[in-house]
Amino acid sequence: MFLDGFTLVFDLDGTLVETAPDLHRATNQIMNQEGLDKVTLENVRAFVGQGARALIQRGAAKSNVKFDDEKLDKLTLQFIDIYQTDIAAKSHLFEDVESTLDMLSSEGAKFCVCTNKNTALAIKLLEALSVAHRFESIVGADAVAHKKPHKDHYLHALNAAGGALNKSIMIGDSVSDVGAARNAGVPVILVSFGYTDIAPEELTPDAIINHYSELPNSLKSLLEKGT
Ligand SMILES: O=C(O)COP(=O)(O)O
Ligand SMILES: [Mg+2]
Repeated sequence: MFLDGFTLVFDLDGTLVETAPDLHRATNQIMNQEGLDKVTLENVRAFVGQGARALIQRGAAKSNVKFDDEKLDKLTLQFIDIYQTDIAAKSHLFEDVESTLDMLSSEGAKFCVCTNKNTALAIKLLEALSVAHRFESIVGADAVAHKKPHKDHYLHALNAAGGALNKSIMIGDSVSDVGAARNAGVPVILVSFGYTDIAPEELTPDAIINHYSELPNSLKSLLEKGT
């Protein structure tokens, strides 16, 4: 069991779940309400990863609008309300996530989720996709004082899962995930199919996977290298 005692800390949006279509719909409902230009699905894929507040502000920036804090607070609450009512209309796990988790779990790994999404939304989404029970902890940005890329967010999710820092690895898709892993001093694997405005190679992770079927071997090589 090559992953005995290991905890794999997963990012959520763009890493485990393709959430962009539902986030896109909710974002454009807000843009429409505010009389701003619609954002494209590709825009959303570049804007996700720093939470709903950042998504809205980045969407508005496309129309050269910058909301003040109070307005942004209000719009974020509205966004969450819109998004959560139909959270998994189009969202789905990336191909082979479940079979890969089965395989890794048979090698001794435990899993948790460290996401810049709101915790309640993250749980609701994973429940809708029938996989919430697979994760020892699901920790969103609202549950910590400092979200990813701060190490506290990573450590909080890991501790809540009963994991050990020197036996943990981050798996994510964006600059926030690489930052959290580097700040916590742990290795990081990026998926090539996630949400980021910076190419995964430029983020210099320890490894990149193009499909979940590559994850077991990627982890094996990482551990053999002793990264
Ligand atoms: O930006 C978000 O809402 C969350 O993104 P994450 O799951 O990739 O951290
Ligand atoms: Mg992500």
